[in-house]
Amino acid sequence: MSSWAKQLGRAGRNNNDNEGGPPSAGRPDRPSSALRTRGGAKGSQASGAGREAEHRAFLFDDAAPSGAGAGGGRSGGPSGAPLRPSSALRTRHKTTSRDAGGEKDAGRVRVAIRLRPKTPQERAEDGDAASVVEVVPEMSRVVLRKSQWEADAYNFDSVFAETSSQARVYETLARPVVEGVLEGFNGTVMAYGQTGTGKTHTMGNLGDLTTNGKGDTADRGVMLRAVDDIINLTTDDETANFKIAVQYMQVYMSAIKDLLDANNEVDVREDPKTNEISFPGATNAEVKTMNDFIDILHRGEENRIVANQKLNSASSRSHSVLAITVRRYPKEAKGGLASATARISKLLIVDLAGSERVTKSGSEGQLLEEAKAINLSLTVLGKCINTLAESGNGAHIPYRESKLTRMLRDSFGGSAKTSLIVCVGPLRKHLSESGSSLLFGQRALKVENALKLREEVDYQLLARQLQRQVDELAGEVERAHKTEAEAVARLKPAEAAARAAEAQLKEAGDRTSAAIAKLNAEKDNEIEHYRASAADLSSRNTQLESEVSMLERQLQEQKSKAGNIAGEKGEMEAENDRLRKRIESLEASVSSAKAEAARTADAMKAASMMLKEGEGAAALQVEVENLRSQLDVKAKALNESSLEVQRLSGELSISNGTVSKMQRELQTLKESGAVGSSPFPRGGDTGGDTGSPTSSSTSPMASGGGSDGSSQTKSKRGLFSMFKRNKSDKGGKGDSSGPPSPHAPRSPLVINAPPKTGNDAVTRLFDQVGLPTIFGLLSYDDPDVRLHAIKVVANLAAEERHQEEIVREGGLPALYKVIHSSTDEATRRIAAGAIANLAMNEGVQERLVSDGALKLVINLAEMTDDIQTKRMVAGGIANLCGNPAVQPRILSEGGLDCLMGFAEGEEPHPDVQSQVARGFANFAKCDAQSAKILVQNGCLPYIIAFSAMTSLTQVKRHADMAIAYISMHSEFHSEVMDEKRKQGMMA
Ligand SMILES: Nc1ncnc2c1ncn2[C@@H]1O[C@H](COP(=O)(O)OP(=O)(O)OP(=O)(O)O)[C@@H](O)[C@H]1O
Repeated sequence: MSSWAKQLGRAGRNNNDNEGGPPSAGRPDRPSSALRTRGGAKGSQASGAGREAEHRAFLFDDAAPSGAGAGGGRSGGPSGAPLRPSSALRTRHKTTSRDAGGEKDAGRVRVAIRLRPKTPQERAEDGDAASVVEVVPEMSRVVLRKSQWEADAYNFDSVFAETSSQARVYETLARPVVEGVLEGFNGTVMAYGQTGTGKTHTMGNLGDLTTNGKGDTADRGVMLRAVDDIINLTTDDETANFKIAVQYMQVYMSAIKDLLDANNEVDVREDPKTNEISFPGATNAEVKTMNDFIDILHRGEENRIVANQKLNSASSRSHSVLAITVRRYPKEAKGGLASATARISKLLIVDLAGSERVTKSGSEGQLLEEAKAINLSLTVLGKCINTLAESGNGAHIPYRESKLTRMLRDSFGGSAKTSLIVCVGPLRKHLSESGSSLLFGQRALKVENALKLREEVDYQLLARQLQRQVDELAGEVERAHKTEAEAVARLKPAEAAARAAEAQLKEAGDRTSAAIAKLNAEKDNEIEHYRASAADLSSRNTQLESEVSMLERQLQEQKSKAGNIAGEKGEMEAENDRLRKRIESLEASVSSAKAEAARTADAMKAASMMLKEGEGAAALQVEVENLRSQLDVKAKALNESSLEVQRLSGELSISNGTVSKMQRELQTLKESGAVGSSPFPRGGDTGGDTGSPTSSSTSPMASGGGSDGSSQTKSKRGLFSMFKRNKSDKGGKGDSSGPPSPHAPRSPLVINAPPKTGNDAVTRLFDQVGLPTIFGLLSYDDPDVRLHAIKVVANLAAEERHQEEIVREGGLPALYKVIHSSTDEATRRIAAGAIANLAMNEGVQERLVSDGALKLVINLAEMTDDIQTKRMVAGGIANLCGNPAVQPRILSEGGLDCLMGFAEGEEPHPDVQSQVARGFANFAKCDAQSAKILVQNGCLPYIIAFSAMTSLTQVKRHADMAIAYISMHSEFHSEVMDEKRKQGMMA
């Protein structure tokens, strides 16, 4: 229990001593009925009158009924009970919303009746007349003695006798409301009653304010006591802070006036959410001490309009309303700050203006208007109370019909805890008004309020607190900033140094990064370069290894070859020496034989001359025979020696060539390193070996044969003599210019063909001296010897049996040499005839072509104008034309062109034309391809032209044969015919 609650308890107990007895502990009885009278009917009537009065009692104006009427009977015992300090006193600090005191009807309006004592004047006027209002405080009962026989009894919450003290009234009726206000409930203490019945005395009596307000306080009314309690109790409260403010107003002539400032216009406003009633415009004066409040009351009283009228010189002509707002801020530990959530409650202490019957009071003018306004507002109040009593809070309550009821909206039917003091006078003349007041009180008893704690956030306080917090925090921040600034100032040099170091570090880092990047790039480039080089070197290495391997192999081979060549070279050089010596020996023999042959020839010459002169023919004949046999023997030996020399020369030439080649190869190997210091050959040229035996032997036209012509010339002199003699034997008809028979195709071209016996002589010569010797004479210095020798060869070539042997024994190179070296036409003609004779033999035709004989004679034909030479050439070509194996060479080497050239010469000779025609015929007879070659190469016009030469039988015959062969192939018919037509041979 708090200190102020204890004080209240003590105060309550002390004040009880002043009363007639302890208040009833039970709930006040409801004034359910009027006191019973002595007669039952009477009682019943009284009861009915009481109910009627109950319904009409609020009306104090002139139109209102005058009480419950006379009659009476004494009321029964008191049934009401005084209001007692509720349990709210002891649980005041509970914050939960609840009904005040936890009582079932805690919200009901408490109603007490106070009977005013008679004033001295009334006592003088009325004497000892009994009061019409009898009170039974112990029973909370009031008896209105209407007459000697009739009385109405009413129970109330409290009933105060005329002797009841101000303190008793306050403690019983007002204090519970004050307690509720301190708990957070709104509260109203209101005095109601006829004018002059002691409302102001009850509510606003200031008591003895002498000695600075500290005089006798017994007469103090509710206002001072309530404020005094509030100040004292809140001051002592350690659990909360309080703020007390006071508004002091009056409702005068339907207007609310600020008693603390007469200039203010005050309004009534109801919060639509909380239904809280406030009075905007009214001065809100803070109260901390009683003096503050007394000053306020004085100020208010000065402004209160008091009309001195005859009913009551001190009558209030307005309703005064004192609004005391109490804000309670619980002390909370949080941050040492009081909570900004305040529990706000408002205590209204209302001193109503008294109703009056204007007819009684005699008011007129302003007073009458005031009385009407007062009565009207009280009537509205009565209507509101009546409606609330009858219909409850849900019904429409006409609060808005007057300013007074608007101000009291929360007091009746609202959330306030309300106590109503109904003041009544004792005089009979006021019986009606007293009855009405009692009935008003009865109605008010039925009004139920819904008590409600009210809390609100004091935003101003909250703002101030927060501002204080902000200021404190700002101060802290400022101090922190200051501290930080000081620290920053202290750190500034270090920071600058750190920034500089950081910049340097960054710069160094950048340089390092750049250097690293550069090195990396260079490294990458180098790696790439090395990789490429490595790959290149690897490839080169592989290639070199391969080359080295190959060169090693070649070196090995060259070394082996060099060894072989060196050995062979040695052998060959030894063989060369041997051959040289042998050749020298043989050359000596040949020289000797030639000398002997020359001598023999001379002897034969002499013998011939002698024979010619007819001297001893027989003897000479013998001599000749002897010499001939000797000559044959020697010639044979010579021939053998010559052959041997030729063979050995050939071998020597071959050997020399081989040695040269070996020397070159050896030199090459030496230079290349295969032998000696260089291991590699400088080049692989092994060609251009002009000393090769093949080249020297296969090219009779280019080769000199290596033989020494001069030595041969010497050794052939003896043969020439014999040949001359043979020629003489033939009657000097050895002229080769005689044409051969043009009518013998494929027949040998007999050059100066000797008679049978002569040919036999040639054969015998052949048999005795052999072809090599005869061939040797072909290169003899003496033209005649050469001429005779070529004739011998040509005639031998005319015989098939000699032809292959001539070729085999080296006749072709000898003949080529003759054609090349000789300027004598006859010799070249006969040599061409010899080749033409050899060309008859199919066995040697390919050899002739491959050796170049064909080309040789074609060249010869181009160089000569001699008809017979041409005839020999044409004959030879004609012989070759019959061989299909050589026809392509004939074509490619100009053989056909040569024939056609002969055919169209300026003065074609029949012998030549005959050979040409024969060549075409031989060519055409082979096959279709041969015929085709002729046609395609333009030979057909010549053939057709030859065919037209009817005077030259041989020519025509060969041409016709050629046409026949060509015509055998149908594809050339038309061309033959066309050509014939072209040449006029056909129509
Ligand atoms: N209980 C009382 N004890 C002694 N004197 C009293 C008592 N009640 C009232 N009086 C006296 O009665 C007179 C009238 O009282 P009061 O002015 O309080 O009446 P009222 O109801 O306020 O009148 P009005 O409504 O006209 O203002 C005063 O002189 C007052 O001192």
